[in-house]
Amino acid sequence: MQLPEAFVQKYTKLLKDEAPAFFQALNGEPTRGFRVNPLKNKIQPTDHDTTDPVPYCQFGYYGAVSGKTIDHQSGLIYSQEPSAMYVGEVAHPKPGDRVLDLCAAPGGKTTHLASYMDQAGLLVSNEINRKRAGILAENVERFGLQNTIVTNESPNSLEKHFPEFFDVVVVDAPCSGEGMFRKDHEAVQYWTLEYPLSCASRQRKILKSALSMLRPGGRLIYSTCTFAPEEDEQNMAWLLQEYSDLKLLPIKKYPGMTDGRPEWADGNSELTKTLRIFPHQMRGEGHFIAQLQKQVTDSEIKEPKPQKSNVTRPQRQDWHKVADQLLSIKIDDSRLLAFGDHLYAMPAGLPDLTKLQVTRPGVNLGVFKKNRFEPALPLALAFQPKDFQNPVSITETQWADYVHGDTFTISEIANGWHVLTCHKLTIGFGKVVNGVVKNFYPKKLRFSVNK
Ligand SMILES: C[S@@+](CC[C@H](N)C(=O)[O-])C[C@H]1O[C@@H](n2cnc3c(N)ncnc32)[C@H](O)[C@@H]1O
Repeated sequence: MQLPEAFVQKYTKLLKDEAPAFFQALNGEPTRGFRVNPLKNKIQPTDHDTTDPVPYCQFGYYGAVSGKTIDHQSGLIYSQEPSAMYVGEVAHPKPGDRVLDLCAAPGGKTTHLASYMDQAGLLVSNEINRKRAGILAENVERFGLQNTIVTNESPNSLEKHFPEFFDVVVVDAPCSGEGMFRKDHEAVQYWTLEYPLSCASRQRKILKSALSMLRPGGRLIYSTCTFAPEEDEQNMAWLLQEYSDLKLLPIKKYPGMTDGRPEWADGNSELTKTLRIFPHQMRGEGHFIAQLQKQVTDSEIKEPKPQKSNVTRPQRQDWHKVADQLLSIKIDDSRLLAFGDHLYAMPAGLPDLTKLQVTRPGVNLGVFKKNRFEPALPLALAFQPKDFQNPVSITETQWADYVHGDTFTISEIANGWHVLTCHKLTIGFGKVVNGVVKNFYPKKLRFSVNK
């Protein structure tokens, strides 16, 4: 890879003796990794090797992900570059927290944050770009998240809806992406000496909005996948100067992780509490992480009004006709939300969504057709086999037929809707008609597997 001359000069000056090792690492192979989803009943992957754990992430492993596998299709694993895994680990929300992932697509941090929340509390996963918000929603659904909504707003407009609302806000900022150079050689083409400065100014705007949504006493996690001090230490120095109610919290540093560099900003020694991951010092592409806390105040915060269920009686009846024979758990009627022709289960405690651009207001339970209700894939993925009545376990060959969109035969199974499972993981719905499993796997997700 040919690094820009100005980049080489900049980092030679900043890194001094370390610079040759840094440039050499940038010319090496990227490190791959994945996380295992603890919300899938603590099942271990069968198609991926878990003998090489990432030491600083309880769900993380080194290794590449194969997309056309049961592990991946069922949402048991999520592909993520290992150094990015430390962001979620630092944020580490608790079940019951209100969490905002402000720049969330394609969903690496969101799925990781949700892994600690055990389906309890509220995770608002926001993405400004509409197309990317769609991809984010697909990943949230694959991961089976019950407590997560996906919104498609700019930080500036989102802040009007959630003043001082969140316990934890994650800003995984759009950045100059110098830590992506090894994985994506095209990223090098976009780089100019001025690029980090323009990214830094956009990041400051995002941070302002993020802070207005953070409750007093709450934590803000800021991260980038770039090495540029303008976007890293200098932005944190700016925050500390601008907001007297903010302080940096220390972050545990594992071997290879280093302190942020005050000398690359205004010299404030507090900046050593921030963290850097460089690819010449550990197995990972590189990251910057800072953790800040907003001072507690005794000002009273107004609670937003809750989102009310809006389903009609006929809709509720259609849903229950299917749900009562399909599910062994109960989804409370107060959580049902009709959104277009789809029915969703909202997370508990969801504030009013009026005037918000929402991509996914909860678990997509299914779609209303004329006088009937058809369950949707996200409902299958969001729950365990035990949460369904009469789950049908299928073979790997039948799974390959299913994800390809084919029907297959099955004996001694009652007619009607059934959740299908493979390797003890829910993988979708099928409608059994006289021993034939009709295929409802969404067309846009279908793929071929070599049997
Ligand atoms: C580094 S990526 C996020 C990666 C994601 N957190 C993950 O772990 O998968 C940054 C995201 O910020 C979004 N973005 C771009 N401009 C933005 C802006 N002005 N405000 C908020 N988000 C923005 C991008 O579309 C992109 O999806």
